Amino acid sequence: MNRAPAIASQHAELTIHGVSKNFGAFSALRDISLAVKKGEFVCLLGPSGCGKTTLLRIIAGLESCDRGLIAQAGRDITHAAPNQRDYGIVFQSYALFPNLTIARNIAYGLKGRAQDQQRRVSELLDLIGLSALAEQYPSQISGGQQQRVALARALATSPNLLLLDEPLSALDAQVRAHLRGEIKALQQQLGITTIMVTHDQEEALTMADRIVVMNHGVIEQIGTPAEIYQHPASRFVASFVGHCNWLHTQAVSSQQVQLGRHTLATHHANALVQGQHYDVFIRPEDIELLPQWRNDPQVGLGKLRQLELLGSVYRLRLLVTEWDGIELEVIISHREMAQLRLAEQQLIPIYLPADKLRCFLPEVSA
Ligand SMILES: Nc1ncnc2c1ncn2[C@@H]1O[C@H](COP(=O)(O)OP(=O)(O)OP(=O)(O)O)[C@@H](O)[C@H]1O
Repeated sequence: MNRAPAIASQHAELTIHGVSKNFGAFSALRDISLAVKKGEFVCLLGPSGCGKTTLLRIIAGLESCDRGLIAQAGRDITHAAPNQRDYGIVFQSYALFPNLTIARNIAYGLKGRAQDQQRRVSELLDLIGLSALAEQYPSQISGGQQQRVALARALATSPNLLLLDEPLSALDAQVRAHLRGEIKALQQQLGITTIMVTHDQEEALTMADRIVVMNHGVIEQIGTPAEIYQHPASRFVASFVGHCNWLHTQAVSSQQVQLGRHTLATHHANALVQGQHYDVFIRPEDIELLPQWRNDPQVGLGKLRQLELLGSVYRLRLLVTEWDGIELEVIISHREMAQLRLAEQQLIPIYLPADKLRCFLPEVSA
């Protein structure tokens, strides 16, 4: 195999090219290719077992790949030992040494003069805002603080790559949300190339510059959070990232589908195949509730079945008999709620904007 062009062609901090991994007969990763730019924050997102941790471990040299190439800053590191690679790593469990103080934990990987080490540790303690806790032991500080210490330890040697393996998943929701912002701010401040594994779509959407959505050992889509959310490339991505409604339809023309008694215009990059079944997707916040009925093929009448306040927004469930008896989830703002004056069992006109209706072929069951 000619490896050189793959390395040279990317102006990337990290290049992954055609990586595959099997565990016995099980294929954990298949032909994974990805280029991560310098300073970029990339999230590997996917359900449990999709291979994201295996990929991170291969990047770290903690696992070998069966095929493919990994290069960092143009250097082929596919077969390099972990200590021959240039990265810091944070795991889900804080993995701090319980018998060492916070300062000693951070200093653990540092080499050189004691004075220089001390200076570096103070810098890092400052960076994570824990200078006052330098002489405490891990058991004396909170989970969120421990994870900040783990982060400082990973950054201690000033690596060019930061690997984060579900770093927030052991923390409770509030700490997690707070630390999310802190890690992102720190990453931007340092400009360090970062790859984070997560199964939490909200985490990926809020933190990543780009998200790599994985499923069954393959990459389903690579894109910015907005691209992934607004233009999912597959049915899996649409379902995994964010909430959605699925309408089971059949194409009646290159642009239109039949849903119950209605013919709906849809958005689709390629022409639909007449007679083919399509699953049409729409986000709950893209469905519009109208103050009054309008004669439009995109408008149906829904009966309000459930109304919930989710805090900043309301979630409604509406049954639309004329659209094949589908139950739709709709999200509206407080302002819309005040304008609509809704009551349970009320009939409400629902508008489905054509440009928000995206068509996917139904999943073929194995
Ligand atoms: N050392 C191993 N031996 C055998 N199978 C493995 C090994 N490591 C991982 N696997 C399998 O490979 C698949 C991918 O595992 P991996 O840990 O990468 O998934 P993941 O997406 O990170 O999921 P999770 O979030 O649950 O860790 C899983 O089915 C797992 O059981």
